[in-house]
Amino acid sequence: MAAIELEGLTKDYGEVRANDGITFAVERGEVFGYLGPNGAGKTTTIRTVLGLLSPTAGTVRLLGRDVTDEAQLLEAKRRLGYLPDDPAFDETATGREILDLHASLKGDERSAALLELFDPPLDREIREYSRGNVQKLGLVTTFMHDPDLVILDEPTSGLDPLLQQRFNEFVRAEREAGLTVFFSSHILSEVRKLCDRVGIIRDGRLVTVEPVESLLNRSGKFVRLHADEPIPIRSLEVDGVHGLESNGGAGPGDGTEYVFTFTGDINALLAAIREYRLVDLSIEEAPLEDVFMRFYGGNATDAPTATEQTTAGTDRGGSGDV
Ligand SMILES: Nc1ncnc2c1ncn2[C@@H]1O[C@H](COP(=O)(O)OP(=O)(O)OP(=O)(O)O)[C@@H](O)[C@H]1O
Repeated sequence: MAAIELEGLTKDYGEVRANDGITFAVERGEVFGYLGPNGAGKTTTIRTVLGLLSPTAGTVRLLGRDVTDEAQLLEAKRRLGYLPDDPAFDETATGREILDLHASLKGDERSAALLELFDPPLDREIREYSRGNVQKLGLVTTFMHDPDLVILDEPTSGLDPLLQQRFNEFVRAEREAGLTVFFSSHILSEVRKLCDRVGIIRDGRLVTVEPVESLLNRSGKFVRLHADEPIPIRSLEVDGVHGLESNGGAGPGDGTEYVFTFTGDINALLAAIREYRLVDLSIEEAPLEDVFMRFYGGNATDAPTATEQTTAGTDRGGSGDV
């Protein structure tokens, strides 16, 4: 039995179709990243999975239970931890009171250990909390009853880089211990570090579900080479060269530095440039942003050839966000 199963999930808000026939399953023991830009429909899926919204069409099962059945939903929620995108705690309560309330409702197997990692100021009232402290308290309440499955909506928003790293290490350790994690994000680097598989949503539709590794393999390598004299473009027209750009010369094609994405056989590439004297060569894993550009920035199956791209600008983003 999968931890979460969606079958043809459709959700309309009046005229707006926020989720359109979404089908996928989150398997037990995996970390599944749900990726998409703002407004793609991630929160809508999560709120439907939690039974907070009812589907317009389709079915949703959470830990094997039908979320539209009140009793079954309650059963599933006992073994679930949920961190909303904007946790709303009672503003007049202190952090400690929130934890006590949560312990009485769902149990408390591990808040002491969690508070060593994420340490919100427990004696302060929530209205005095910063965004980061709210997020830390949210993480403690999500995990303190030792759930089997956690659903996290943009979990690292508001956390500083040190805490983000601590969160990543924590999630990896939890996964090793058998926890299932479903989390949404628009931050590619986060997903890459944590996930086994990703689902990508765009305009309410699922674009792909696949292992992070296969996304990376398909995205190929990022190659940067520097020769001590211009390399004729035809020498670089090797199968698998995409987005070729040359820099450093007076005009297109007469520079001595070349960058491109490469999805072909690296030996064929090396053979093609063997006769030229190189000053430098680097071959790195392509940024996940490149893969996303295929989903969001154009036709994924219609990659331009090397010559078409020789003078074109790059669409490689550097921010790490979708
Ligand atoms: N209550 C609502 N009423 C009407 N439209 C809504 C409502 N909630 C969301 N929407 C619309 O549904 C679409 C999907 O929104 P959703 O919040 O699920 O996206 P998201 O991927 O979670 O975005 P974000 O990353 O910004 O949280 C958007 O077009 C949004 O404007």
